[in-house]
Amino acid sequence: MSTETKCNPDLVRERAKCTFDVNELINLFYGSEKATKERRHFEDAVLAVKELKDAIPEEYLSHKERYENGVRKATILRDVYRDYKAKHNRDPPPNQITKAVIKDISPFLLHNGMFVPTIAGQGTPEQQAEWLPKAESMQIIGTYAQTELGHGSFIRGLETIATYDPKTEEFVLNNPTLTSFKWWPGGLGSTVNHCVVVAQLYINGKSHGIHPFIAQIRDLDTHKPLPGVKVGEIGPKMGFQTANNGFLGFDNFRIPRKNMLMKNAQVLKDGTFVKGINEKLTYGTMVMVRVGIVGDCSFYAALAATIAVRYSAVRHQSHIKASEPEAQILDYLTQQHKLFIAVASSHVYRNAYLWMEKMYTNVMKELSQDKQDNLPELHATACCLKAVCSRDAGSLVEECRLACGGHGYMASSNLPLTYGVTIAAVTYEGERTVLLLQTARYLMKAWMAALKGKVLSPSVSYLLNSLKESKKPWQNTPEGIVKGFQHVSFGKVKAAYETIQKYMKQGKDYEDAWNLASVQLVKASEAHSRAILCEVSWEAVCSSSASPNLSRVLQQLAQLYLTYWTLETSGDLLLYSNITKDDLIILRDKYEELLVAIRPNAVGLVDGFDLRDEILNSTLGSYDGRVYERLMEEALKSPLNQETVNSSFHKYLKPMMEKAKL
Ligand SMILES: CCCCCCCC/C=C\CCCCCCCCC/C=C/C(=O)SCCNC(=O)CCNC(=O)[C@H](O)C(C)(C)COP(=O)(O)OP(=O)(O)OC[C@H]1O[C@@H](n2cnc3c(N)ncnc32)[C@H](O)[C@@H]1OP(=O)(O)O
Ligand SMILES: Cc1cc2nc3c(=O)[nH]c(=O)nc-3n(C[C@H](O)[C@H](O)[C@H](O)COP(=O)(O)OP(=O)(O)OC[C@H]3O[C@@H](n4cnc5c(N)ncnc54)[C@H](O)[C@@H]3O)c2cc1C
Repeated sequence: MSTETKCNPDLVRERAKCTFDVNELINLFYGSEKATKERRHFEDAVLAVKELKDAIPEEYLSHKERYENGVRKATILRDVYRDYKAKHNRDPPPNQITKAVIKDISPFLLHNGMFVPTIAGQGTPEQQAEWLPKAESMQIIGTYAQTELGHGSFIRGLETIATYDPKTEEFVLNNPTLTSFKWWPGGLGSTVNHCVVVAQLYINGKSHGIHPFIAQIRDLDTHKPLPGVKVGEIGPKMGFQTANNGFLGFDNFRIPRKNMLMKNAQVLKDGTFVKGINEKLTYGTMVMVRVGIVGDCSFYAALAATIAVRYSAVRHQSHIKASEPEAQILDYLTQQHKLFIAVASSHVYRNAYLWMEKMYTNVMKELSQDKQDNLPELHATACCLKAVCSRDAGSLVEECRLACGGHGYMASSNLPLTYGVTIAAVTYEGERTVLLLQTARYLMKAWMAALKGKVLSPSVSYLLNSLKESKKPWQNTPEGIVKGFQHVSFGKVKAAYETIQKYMKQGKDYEDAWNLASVQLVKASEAHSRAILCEVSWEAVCSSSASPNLSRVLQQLAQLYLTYWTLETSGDLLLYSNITKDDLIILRDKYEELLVAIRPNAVGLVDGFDLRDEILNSTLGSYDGRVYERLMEEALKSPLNQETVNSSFHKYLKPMMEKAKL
């Protein structure tokens, strides 16, 4: 029997309506037919491992059990990765199968995501040769320990100290205050035995700024903390329950000189400090991860959209016309308004990620040739896109959850957990406002350069164009809308700059003027991000190799994104572009037409994300649409349903009722 015949009939009908080839979309989204095949093949291999299946839903486990189960599965998953690599002589293809296995966040996330990359990016060839083979083969397990109780955003203010002792050629690590304790690093709680510790370097009483050091913190055999190390777990959070975030403090803990990662700056045996060409290169891993987070946002938006769109096709409630049967809730335009923007945004973030990945790769290549000219642009762009995409993705996931009504509130929908994980990215790897202010620094510099008529980097060159060109009449085309967002960014950058100047003319120094203008600066960065997201995604769609049928739908999605944000930010456009009220009315109508045009393809579009049921892990979103059956099946797994009468009846309820009779 085919999967289709077992499916909910609404979903079967939806799939029959689709106007494009879903497999073509899948291949386009993931790069090629070969990439799809390899990814699916790897996912099959992982899912074939029986031990990776959970007996009962994670939510019924205690905090400790959940962690232990997470570690158990992470180690099995690690074996599957290793075997794949041994068999195919290459890493497994990019995939999201960890979601199907760990469900929440792997206790190895920081090992793979930041510990290994920091050694690779910040270590000398000798250090890489020493640490990478051990780390990559999991002989050692590590994390990235930067944030402290007292400081996360302002990393120059970190208080962990590494004092060089030339007599023994060692660094002495100390956490002199409570606020200097490392706090947050994933896996630190009970999993890792090593970490990259970011600490203030002191030589002969002189501070030389923050640098990364490798410290072994637990014994490799017993896993006990080494003498001089105080380490533990920080407790339950809004999400990330299995990430095993921890705290760490050192008391005169010695590590050899070679444990300072010295690709950028060095400490020689005699204690001579050799400065790197750019001290900000020490922040390199964060830049890489910020790029990766834009890709993660695409995944989380796709996951939530798949669940909510499929559910909305299956769910019937109320009538659009009294004479007709109860409508699929997906037929309500308000529902389409809530959901289709999540589908469209996933594509936008994916294209933005691919664009950023190229920029990142180019800059890394240039840095390897000692060319740093494009590093500021990379940093500024990664900061603002990470900030805007993560916040938007969080809101989209929450909107999808709300769009599922009461059932969206069930843990088994997987939407609450997905929200907790998605929204964390607004804070980690650089808090949103703080990162937007980093981009604003860059925009202010670009603006000053534009005023002097200098050539600007590609991502901000529109500032110069907007300055040179007089504003042209608004055009209600995608290209016209992209230009409009550039005008908004231009206007906000100019206004923020002029506000700083105004305060300075009033006698304020630059820093105070900056702070007084900072709400505007953040908004300028947001507008700059929106202009990039619109331009990059529209260009990607126009240059795609898709067939006419698919291309039409992808263009509709991209136009939906542009139109949605035009309407959402119409006040800004009225202020800073030549858009008129009449243009906005036309766009409002166009937006509604787009929703109606996308509607028949809604299920096909989310099928095109190719997220299998095990990854969705949702009663509401599975391919076959057996929503109500799954809700009941999951409810029956509750431990409270494994007994007819719970002991609390005899202990508390009955005595209470008896007392009430007296
Ligand atoms: C082919 C590969 C392509 C890439 C593909 C990527 C694949 C990705 C793989 C995986 C992705 C997913 C991985 C999963 C891991 C998830 C981890 C989740 C767990 C979370 C971990 C963490 O949170 S770790 C801790 C993160 N912490 C932060 O982010 C702290 C934020 N704060 C800062 O970064 C800095 O303090 C701040 C930048 C805010 C300020 O620094 P400061 O030294 O005070 O600098 P400032 O005076 O403000 O500016 C001076 C000057 O320097 C410039 N600058 C700052 N930072 C950088 C930088 N990183 N690079 C370059 N330049 C920088 C700044 O702009 C200033 O310039 P000027 O204005 O003076 O010119
Ligand atoms: C789930 C999760 C996982 C994490 N994993 C790790 C990890 O593995 N390793 C690690 O080292 N860290 C980790 N972190 C820590 C994370 O990187 C920091 O929490 C993050 O960088 C924000 O720093 P903060 O907590 O100091 O926020 P704060 O800076 O204290 O932010 C609080 C408020 O102050 C505002 N603010 C701060 N500075 C400024 C400023 N200059 N201008 C304007 N406003 C400002 C912010 O906008 C925010 O509103 C993790 C955090 C989370 C939530």
